[in-house]
Amino acid sequence: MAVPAAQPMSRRPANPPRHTLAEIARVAGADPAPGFAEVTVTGVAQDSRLVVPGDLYIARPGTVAHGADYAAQAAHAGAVAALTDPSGAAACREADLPTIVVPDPQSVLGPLAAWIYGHPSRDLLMLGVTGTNGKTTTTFLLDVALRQAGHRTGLLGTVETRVGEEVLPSARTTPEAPELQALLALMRERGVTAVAMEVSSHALTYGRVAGVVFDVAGFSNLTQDHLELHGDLESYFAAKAALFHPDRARRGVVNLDDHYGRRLARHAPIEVVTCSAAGAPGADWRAEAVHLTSDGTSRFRIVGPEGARYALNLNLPGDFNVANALLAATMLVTAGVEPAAFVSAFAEFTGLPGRMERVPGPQDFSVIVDYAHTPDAVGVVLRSARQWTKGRVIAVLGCGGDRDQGKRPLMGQVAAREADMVVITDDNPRSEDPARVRRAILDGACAVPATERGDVVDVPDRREAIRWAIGAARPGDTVLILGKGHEQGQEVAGVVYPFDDRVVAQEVLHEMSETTQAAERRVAGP
Ligand SMILES: CC(=O)N[C@H]1[C@@H](OP(=O)(O)OP(=O)(O)OC[C@H]2O[C@@H](n3ccc(=O)[nH]c3=O)[C@H](O)[C@@H]2O)O[C@H](CO)[C@@H](O)[C@@H]1O[C@H](C)C(=O)N[C@@H](C)C(=O)N[C@H](CCC(=O)O)C(=O)O
Ligand SMILES: Nc1ncnc2c1ncn2[C@@H]1O[C@H](COP(=O)(O)OP(=O)(O)OP(=O)(O)O)[C@@H](O)[C@H]1O
Ligand SMILES: N[C@H](CCC[C@H](N)C(=O)O)C(=O)O
Repeated sequence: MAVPAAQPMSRRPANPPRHTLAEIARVAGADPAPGFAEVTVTGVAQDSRLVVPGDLYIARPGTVAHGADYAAQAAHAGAVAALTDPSGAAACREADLPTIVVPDPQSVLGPLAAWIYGHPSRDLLMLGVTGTNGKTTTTFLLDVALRQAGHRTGLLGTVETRVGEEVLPSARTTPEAPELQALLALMRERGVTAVAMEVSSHALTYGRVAGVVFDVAGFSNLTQDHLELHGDLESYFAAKAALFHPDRARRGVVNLDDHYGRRLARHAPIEVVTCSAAGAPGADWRAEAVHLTSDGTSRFRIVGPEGARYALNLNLPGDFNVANALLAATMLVTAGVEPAAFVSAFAEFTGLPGRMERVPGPQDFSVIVDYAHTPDAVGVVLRSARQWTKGRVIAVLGCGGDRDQGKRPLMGQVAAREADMVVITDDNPRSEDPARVRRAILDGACAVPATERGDVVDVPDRREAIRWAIGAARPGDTVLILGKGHEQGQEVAGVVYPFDDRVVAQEVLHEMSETTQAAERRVAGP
């Protein structure tokens, strides 16, 4: 069944603090109006669809609408007051909401949400990871190690949200400030002691993590993505670098193998610990003696200050995952976690949904689903597959609509160079014409001289593309289905149709084995 595009959900602590609107006005830097002392606020929302009774509704201007346009819906849902800018004040008052007016609601949103919920992050060990690629993998590794070290954990990121044992769906990589602070308050209420979370550049740009000071912030890498929001790489870098500021983090851990990482390590105004999976001699923590196996695991040693050295085993393929594990380990050591915890937790970790996930089956070639959706990630996973593949590397990929247009030809280019066969198909077209998105990828692929590239084919329908790639595979080949990883839907024009690359690949493999068996039965006769 098709459903509208996912909306974030609102989870609240069972016993939220209570505040008068007069107190809130003072915290927001506004004068309390008569009557504000009689209004009691127990929560906060910046989206009318997430309001619960007792909330303060933050009506802020956005790129599509002004939140004040939804003030009546917020009041109907039980909002007891509003906070807005001068242009939203009339609409909020018309909705009968006592209204606080500030010049820029967005800038008070994070700190105010943190204050309303009693600064939950101050009672939690907060580890935040930013970077273009590797955030989800690194946070999952942090999570297993923190649990091994005896913490009750919370996890916030692209794949899922966890509050102790409860698993909730994630609509975003990083939730908006009101949802984030409510989740952190819920975690604290349920005895969580440590949180591993992804911090997207959107979160930093929109102030979603204002109100949190991370104990340790980690930086994985920065390559092209999200220029639809940031404009250019320099601004994208500036957005990420903002996490490494005393207002946002106490200490940073930075990957020195990345060009922007080296800049960040030089200029960040907080204490920085460095790491290098390539073994850069100047790094505080280094990976050495890296041994990648053909069955998708790795063994290596990490070496740190004062003779510290630990042997690590990882059930994740590729040198890029060595870099993720090193970043996680360095963050954990910097946070004071016993190394024994990550040594055993990493060895037992068996992988995460939609990241280099093998599709099981009796076939004599490999089928792998991965979330590579940037030029760098596509190159990294295809090169890594090349190392263990005896036959050909076949890639299926598309690009999301309403996202960075500049990365499309680059993804086509790198896929054409690194794979023997590229099947270009639809990802999440969202509001865009899917043919236009594929055209851009195809143009990039075809710009590679014919002698330097694999075969390139355009198969618009994603199921057909997967069928095409699996149908073309021969013994010893690897088919990599890229870009959608753990996603369970395909978003087309505001509607999400059920679609899971792993399920589709399994169905295709099943169909094919049925067809082969039927053909064998025919040959064998009755
Ligand atoms: C580019 C971006 O991030 N935009 C976010 C931003 O939109 P906006 O400022 O334009 O807001 P708007 O849609 O004009 O709405 C204005 C106000 O009206 C409110 N509203 C709107 C409709 C309604 O019915 N009721 C209501 O109250 C909105 O909540 C908002 O407060 O604020 C909105 C409200 O919270 C978000 O929904 C919206 O995220 C959009 C949906 C989005 O897709 N964001 C993605 C790109 C994103 O954040 N991705 C990163 C991942 C990046 C990575 O891979 O690293 C993430 O962290 O998930
Ligand atoms: N350290 C890395 N360097 C380059 N590519 C990586 C790295 N780690 C993972 N990847 C690739 O990027 C993809 C996404 O990885 P992951 O989900 O860990 O990153 P992410 O930063 O959370 O991405 P997003 O925020 O968009 O979900 C993986 O499926 C893999 O293809
Ligand atoms: N967090 C990324 C995920 C992209 C995944 C890809 N399937 C797409 O839709 O572009 C984004 O929102 O840009």
